[in-house]
Amino acid sequence: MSNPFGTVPPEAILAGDATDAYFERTRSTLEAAGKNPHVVAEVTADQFPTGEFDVFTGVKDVATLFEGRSVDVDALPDGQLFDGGPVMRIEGPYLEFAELETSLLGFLSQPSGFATAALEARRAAPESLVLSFGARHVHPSIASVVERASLLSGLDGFSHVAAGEILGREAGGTMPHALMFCFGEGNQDEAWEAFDGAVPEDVPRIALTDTFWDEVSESLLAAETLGDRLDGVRIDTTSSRRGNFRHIIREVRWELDAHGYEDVDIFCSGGIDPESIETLRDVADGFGVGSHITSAPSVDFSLDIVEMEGEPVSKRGKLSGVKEVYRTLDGGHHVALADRDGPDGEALLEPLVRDGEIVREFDLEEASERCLADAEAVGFRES
Ligand SMILES: O=P(O)(O)OC[C@H]1C[C@H](OP(=O)(O)OP(=O)(O)O)[C@H](O)[C@@H]1O
Ligand SMILES: [Zn+2]
Repeated sequence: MSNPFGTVPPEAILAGDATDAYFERTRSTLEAAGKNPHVVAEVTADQFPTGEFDVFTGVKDVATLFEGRSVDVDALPDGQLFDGGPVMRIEGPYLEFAELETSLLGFLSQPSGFATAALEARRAAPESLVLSFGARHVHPSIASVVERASLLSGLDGFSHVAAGEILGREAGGTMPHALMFCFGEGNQDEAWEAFDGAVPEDVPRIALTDTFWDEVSESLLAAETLGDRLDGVRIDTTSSRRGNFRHIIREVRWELDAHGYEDVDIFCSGGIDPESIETLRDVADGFGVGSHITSAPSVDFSLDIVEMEGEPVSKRGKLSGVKEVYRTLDGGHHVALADRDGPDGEALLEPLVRDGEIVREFDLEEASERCLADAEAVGFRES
């Protein structure tokens, strides 16, 4: 069976079949009427700046989608922050891309949501180790999309193995409670020793120390068991037992230090979000973030025709005419008609596709540097 999980295959996406039915009906109607106007269409989330920036990503997949289509596409660079106005502009005969609208918006909306949430976690503790641990919360076919968005926004790593093969990065992580159960209560030390003896030398020895007993007792037992082979402990206290989580972490830190284990790091996971990272970043060394990233809302992009055969048009509530967006010198985001003088600042839309040929290189490291630098420039989520 070639498609056992019933996911939409890449060839259907590229063929324009991964589309809403009304776009097929639109094609039939326009072809029957002999219409195929030359248009300019823009992808926007908000018409005007809202004061809240999001991260733009997914543009590499959109470039692939448009390859071979007789259109020109301009877009923000991968990882650019934006707040209002177009993030992408498509020009050409409408029927060259009508059915692609559904997929192009999907390629942008969900990953941009993931990346924005990951940047919130990153900026909550710029000096801490922050890993993406949420692959289990999404359909397996898009796990690499979550992990790529997390790397783009500066996270230090991720847990999903197959995503790592796609991204060319080693997946990381610690150990699950299932491992502790397999050795059973009272045998936590055996579990940690077996892990230490079985996994490759380059895997950090981070013992999960919240399964059967108090976090302090298990953390001290792990330190006594593995000694200087122990790199850290992971504390994932169930929310019903969490109480003052910061106090628990401080208590573990205190007792590890008091017993001479100052080098044992403390990692926190389980419901970790930017707010909890801010309260823990001075007492914990790293975080595993899952559902904060994977449950992020998709950025609500829409595609609108803004010029028809050279004449500005718009749907009520949208803005007519071809626009440009700028990063202003004071870190603002400015939207203006493209044929008027813009503000002092940098015009952000850059060539992506020219007559069906991709004219942009994609480098995740470079995109991540851009994302973090722009987050600084605009004061991302600084209240
Ligand atoms: O989505 P979040 O709430 O941020 O959690 C993400 C972490 C926490 C969770 O621990 P468990 O659910 O205890 O799973 P396991 O025992 O397999 O570590 C699992 O390790 C995930 O990677
Ligand atoms: Zn668990």
